[in-house]
Amino acid sequence: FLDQFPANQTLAVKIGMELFYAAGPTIIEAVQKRGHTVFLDLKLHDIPHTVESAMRVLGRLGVRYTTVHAAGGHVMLAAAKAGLVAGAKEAGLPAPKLLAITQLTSTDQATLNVDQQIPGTVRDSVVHLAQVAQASGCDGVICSAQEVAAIHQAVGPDFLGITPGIRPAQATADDQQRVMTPTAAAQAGSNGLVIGRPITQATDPVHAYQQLLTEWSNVNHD
Ligand SMILES: O=C(O)c1cc(=O)[nH]c(=O)n1[C@@H]1O[C@H](COP(=O)(O)O)[C@@H](O)[C@H]1O
Repeated sequence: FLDQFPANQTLAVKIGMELFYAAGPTIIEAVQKRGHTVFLDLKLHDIPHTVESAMRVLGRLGVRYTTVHAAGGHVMLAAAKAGLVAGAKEAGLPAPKLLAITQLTSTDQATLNVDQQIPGTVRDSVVHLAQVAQASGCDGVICSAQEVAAIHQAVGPDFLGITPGIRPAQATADDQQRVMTPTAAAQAGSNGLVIGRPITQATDPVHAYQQLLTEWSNVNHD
């Protein structure tokens, strides 16, 4: 599937839990050998010591980005960063960027207030978690494009806001709740889009990828 797409050092191929659990760490090297940059999305969330040890392993893999749940809190996030930096140093590599998931883009207001028993709006929770992530040494957050402008306002423009939940205008939202079109997400100030099914389940995935890339490129990112 991947061989249909041009290798690109700016855009990353995201390896998530499904592929990593099925294929193991060797898949990372295989993708890198084809010339792609890797975004390793394993969404770590555990006690600080476990997360630090696991991140140390991930830090040695030469990936560009990796993920952790911001809800783990300050001590866990700082431990994640320390582990990642230590692992990268051992391997003589640059440390991967650590992105903290705020509220998943599949989370809606009811999930937050009823299931998680967190009062307030999703947006306030997301902005708060972005502040925690920044204070803990993360390089950015994963959030919906609906919140990225508020995040940049709260924590400054250099903190990355990477946004999944991207759906072209006519597409179905699937299990995503907080969605935006690629153009609207770019205009809102997203630093990068995470796009899965609109490409992987398209009739012509390469055409879908190129259309999305054109939408992204047509927006001024200054
Ligand atoms: O960490 C992520 O990448 C992530 C965070 C989040 O809040 N929402 C979210 O959808 N994702 C990931 O982004 C991808 C979105 O896929 P599609 O909904 O198919 O475009 C999936 O691989 C999710 O695991």
